[in-house]
Amino acid sequence: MDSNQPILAPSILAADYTRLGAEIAKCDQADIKWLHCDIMDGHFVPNISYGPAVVAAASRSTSAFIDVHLMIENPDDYIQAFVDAGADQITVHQEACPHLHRTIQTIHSHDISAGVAINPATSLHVLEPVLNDIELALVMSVNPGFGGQSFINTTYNRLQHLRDMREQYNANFYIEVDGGVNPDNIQKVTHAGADVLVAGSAVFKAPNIPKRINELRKRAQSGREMIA
Ligand SMILES: O=C(CO)[C@@H](O)[C@H](O)COP(=O)(O)O
Repeated sequence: MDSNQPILAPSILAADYTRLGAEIAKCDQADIKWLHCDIMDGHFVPNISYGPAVVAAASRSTSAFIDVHLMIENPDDYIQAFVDAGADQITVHQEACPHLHRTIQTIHSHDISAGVAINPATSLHVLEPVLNDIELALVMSVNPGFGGQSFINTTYNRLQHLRDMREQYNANFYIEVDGGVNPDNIQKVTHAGADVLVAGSAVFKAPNIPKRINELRKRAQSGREMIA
């Protein structure tokens, strides 16, 4: 973790796929640092999104850090494919990984960052054994599978709790939040402790994408500054 500024990570799940390069170029106009790619398999989550070919196309069209979120069963089988597609970080779900340390080691063996995501109903304590092994913990603020859902309000307390756990364990990972982040709640989300904000609909459904990104970032920063 090397930044005290919140990072906005637009999720291309909500982009217009007929013009993906142009949509990403609009994000680049606002100088995005991360781009979030949501992979859904129709098994771990009840929806199918896209695969490595789309991640490779996204990666070719931007110099942003490619943040890949695998909402899939058996993620170990697909790590190499997403590394080849240009992933700079791969996040797997704790709920999908019976051998979580091994999966994290496999991701690290490719010299990229490793993240672990948890669903809204999963206890934060499942992360304790790996808190010192990861670069990112992703707290889902919706049940994964679909964009455009409403933010679950219990997430605020979970973010605060995870921030405390990070301190307690003297760990050094980003806290990312994903699902239903918008201009109305983003300040509260960063105030609660999130470092990385994934936003799909709030970015790509906006009439002016660069302007919306700048607005979200500004509000995120003001929430961060409110932390004592
Ligand atoms: O990954 C998921 C859900 O599984 C989504 O949460 C998107 O990553 C963000 O979409 P919005 O909620 O911002 O539309």
